[in-house]
Amino acid sequence: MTTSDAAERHYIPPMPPRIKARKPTPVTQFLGTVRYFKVMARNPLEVWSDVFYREPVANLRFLGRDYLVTHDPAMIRHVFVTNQENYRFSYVRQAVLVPFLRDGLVVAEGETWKRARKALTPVFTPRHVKGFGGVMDQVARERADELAAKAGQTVSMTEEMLALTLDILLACLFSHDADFDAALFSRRINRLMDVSGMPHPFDLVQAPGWVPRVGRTEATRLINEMRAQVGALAAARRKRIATGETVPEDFLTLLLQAGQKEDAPLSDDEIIDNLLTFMAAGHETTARTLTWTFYVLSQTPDALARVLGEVDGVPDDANASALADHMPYTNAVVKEVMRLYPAAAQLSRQAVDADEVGGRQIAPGTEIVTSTWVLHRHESLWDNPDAFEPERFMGARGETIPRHAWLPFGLGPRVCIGASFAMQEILVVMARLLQRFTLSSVGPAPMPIMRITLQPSTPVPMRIEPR
Ligand code: HEM
Repeated sequence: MTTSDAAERHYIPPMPPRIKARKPTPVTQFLGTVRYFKVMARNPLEVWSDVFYREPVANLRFLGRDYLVTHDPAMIRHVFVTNQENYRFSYVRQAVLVPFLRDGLVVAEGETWKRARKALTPVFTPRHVKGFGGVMDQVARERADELAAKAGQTVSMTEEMLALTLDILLACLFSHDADFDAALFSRRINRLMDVSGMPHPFDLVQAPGWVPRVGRTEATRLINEMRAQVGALAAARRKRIATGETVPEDFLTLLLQAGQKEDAPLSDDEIIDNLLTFMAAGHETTARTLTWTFYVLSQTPDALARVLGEVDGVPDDANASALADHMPYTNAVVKEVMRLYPAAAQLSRQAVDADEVGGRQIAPGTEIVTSTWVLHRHESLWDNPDAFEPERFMGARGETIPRHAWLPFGLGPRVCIGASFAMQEILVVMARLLQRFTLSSVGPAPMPIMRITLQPSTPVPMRIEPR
């Protein structure tokens, strides 16, 4: 190991302070309720006192409700996989999301979810994800051309990545269909994010449905307009298919065809619900991961040099789906960034009936909470947990990672359906931008803050120079 390797092994990316505590008790017990809510408003990551990073499990009773906080892989497996039929989404989460996503896959439960998951799984087969590689590549290259005009300037990585991942997703969903005003749709999405915080699967902790939201009326109007826009496009595409016209193999076409073989096609409403669900679940999560990745690389010159070595070696005509083969270290960098900054920082469920796990009784109604932020930094599961060490995901060392210790995409039957799509997209964007530009951070270190996703506290200003 060289000296600079050793120094880099100890790079600790920014993280908020941890309150010290002796027991994993609800923080209200030593912070007081008022201070607790202040901390929650500032940054919900800070309510995890240091003891949670050492203890595997804690039963908490808080504001009249029972919680089981678990960072024990066996227990997590029980709740999210083995006995998942006994666990549903919490009332609060559903109250927030259902008005927006209706019967979309992220919120659907029971038979509705089973049917939709079955119909949508073929949409994300390796063949289809690979098929989206060309579109991802084209949009990323176009964006690189636009960024070239900003050489020497400072850009907000947050804004750039949100715009780029939105463009990629829209291109994969609707293929720049002439019947679709993508610019209008983008404006609506951006406005929706401004007024409500984009409704999202992970809007769990600080957003009870009964809290009146700033801009809720406007948010509802925007959602209705977006639904109408997608609905009109779906109807036009259906007609084109019926007349035998050749149509692009994008998400819209795939959803219109989904379930047809089994004679269980999705209804028009389900198609709209799921297209909007893919936007809600796949846009910001991917953008945040990319932003953190570029920031962390800007702080770790040795890691960046290895990544550049790989991206420069990618053949120009390489298929996007093969990038992971050309870029094994870069792939490990992304996994390590997802460990340190999981875009979806919390998984939770609510027990339906009484259950028992690991000798603990779970009463009906108990909320099970797994903070992936804590899990991914748990002292019993990771060496040097707060340090950036992509090598931990490589070779023999990668094999030693305990099962269910790394869950950026969740687990079990409700594991992220877009995981391989997202990984492919991230590698394409990294390759196309890093082949052309040096990106240097010019602002203060961004702090991770848990909002809808785990986001940086600053716009992450970076200076962009041609290489
Ligand atoms: C880095 C990017 C992404 C991250 C970190 C991420 C994370 C997650 C996680 C943790 C879950 C499980 C939530 C739970 O069990 O409560 C999930 C579910 C889901 N994700 Fe992703 N996701 C990403 C990208 C995407 C993309 C690109 C799409 C679609 C194009 C997508 C669509 C979905 C859907 C539809 C579900 C619900 C699946 C179900 O319940 O059956 N995600 N995602």
